[in-house]
Amino acid sequence: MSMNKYMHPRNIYKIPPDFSKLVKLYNDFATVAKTGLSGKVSIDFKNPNSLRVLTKCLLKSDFNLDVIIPEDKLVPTLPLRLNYILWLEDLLAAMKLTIDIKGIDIGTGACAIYPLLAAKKNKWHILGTETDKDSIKIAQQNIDRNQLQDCVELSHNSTGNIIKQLFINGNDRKFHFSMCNPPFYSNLQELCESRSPARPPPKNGFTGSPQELITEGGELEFCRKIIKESRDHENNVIVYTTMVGHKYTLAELIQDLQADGIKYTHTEFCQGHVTRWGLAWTYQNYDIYKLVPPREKLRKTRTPIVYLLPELPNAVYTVEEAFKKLSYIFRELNIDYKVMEKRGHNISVDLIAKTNTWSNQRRKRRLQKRLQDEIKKIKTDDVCDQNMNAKSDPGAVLNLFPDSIVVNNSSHSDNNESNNKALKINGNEETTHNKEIQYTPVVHALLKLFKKDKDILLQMEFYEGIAGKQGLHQIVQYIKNNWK
Ligand SMILES: C[S@@+](CC[C@H](N)C(=O)[O-])C[C@H]1O[C@@H](n2cnc3c(N)ncnc32)[C@H](O)[C@@H]1O
Repeated sequence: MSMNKYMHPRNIYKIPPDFSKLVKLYNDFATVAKTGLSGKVSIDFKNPNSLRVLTKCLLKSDFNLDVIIPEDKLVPTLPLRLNYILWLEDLLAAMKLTIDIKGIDIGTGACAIYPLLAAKKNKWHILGTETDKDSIKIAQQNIDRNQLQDCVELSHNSTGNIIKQLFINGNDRKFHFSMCNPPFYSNLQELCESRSPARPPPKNGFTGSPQELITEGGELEFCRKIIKESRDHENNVIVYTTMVGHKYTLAELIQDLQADGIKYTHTEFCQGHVTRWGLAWTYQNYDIYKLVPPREKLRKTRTPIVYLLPELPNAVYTVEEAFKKLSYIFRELNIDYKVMEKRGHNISVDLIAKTNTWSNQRRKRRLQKRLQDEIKKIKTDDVCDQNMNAKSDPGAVLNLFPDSIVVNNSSHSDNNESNNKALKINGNEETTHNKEIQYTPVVHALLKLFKKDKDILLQMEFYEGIAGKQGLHQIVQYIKNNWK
């Protein structure tokens, strides 16, 4: 489902760019664009070159920025970058910081996208830091060719720190904000497996080099390091911010800030089919949570369900054994799970249920038996071809017995409300994108398993999904019923 309707209200890309106009304006764009029979102009979003050309042309047409984006580097998606800048505008305005704004962009990249946009759009002064020498060279060229040297300064970071180096040797520079789009992944394997199999394949082609996207410990440790270093520089930056790519990271960082009593707020950056999150914190006297509150949607979902797992017969009472049992249950329920973090006896797991496989189990077993009996009967009666086809085609069996379920490795179906809703939601919005039906999560949640004194606790936090928090309660109930 496209998230464009949730984009920042001032984001110009809420209205999709006019590709036919770009074709007329830019030869480069014309070479990557295709015109369909209806006259609609489109590009192949899976092709990195098309994405690069699109970004360059939009930067030119919408911001009068002339930018080099090297082939081996990340192509910044403009709606997302703009969402971040607009949220910063909101934060600064709410804090009544409007004049001569100075900011830091941590990891500015070859394109120097944030400094360019911030300088051109708002005349902010930005210090961009970068560890990659090639990127910083090109970033400087981008600043120069747009005559933004007065607004943007670049600093090569060859230390193991993230911001500390900016304030050494008595350097007491002051900034209104810092921002960061951190490298997301902790290693190449994680990068390759970054998308849960439960999610649709990415709509856009993949761009970026491992240096840009990988950092030890992934984005969580990178952001934790920014927070840690920010403590030593409470007064150098009024509001620290970062973007994060995983909701799990946001939840963890919020817990860290809460534990340390640091004031914070957060937001969602919605665009296309991708959601990212923004986190801001301050040591100054601003109640930023009240000034720019988090999005309602996210706040509503934060109270977790907690269940004390009883001891299992014939198993030692450990977090590891409990997780083994839970994994078994999730496989049984066809729920996709991915371990996000393992620390000592704490395990955090991302869960995605694509279909409701846990409701009305007894009814399902009855129906399955009926279905098997019917199939047996069809076999013995040796009836017409149509029913024979039905045997080999689960879809056809479903049509014959609409109230029944077909159990095989990949397909579960029942007539519960959630699944009907999934079909309706997608059917209403994008009837031509039927493929998305199978991907709409019924429940997406974060599971935490940890030891408290002698007990093992299961904590489930609802993220999203058409079954709502009720769906998560049902999963917990299923776990309770099957914890034996
Ligand atoms: C995901 S890219 C973001 C690039 C750009 N800001 C954007 O949004 O398109 C992360 C960048 O951070 C840089 N980086 C990684 N560690 C860094 C550090 N400690 N200090 C400064 N930059 C760093 C990487 O080289 C990379 O260019």
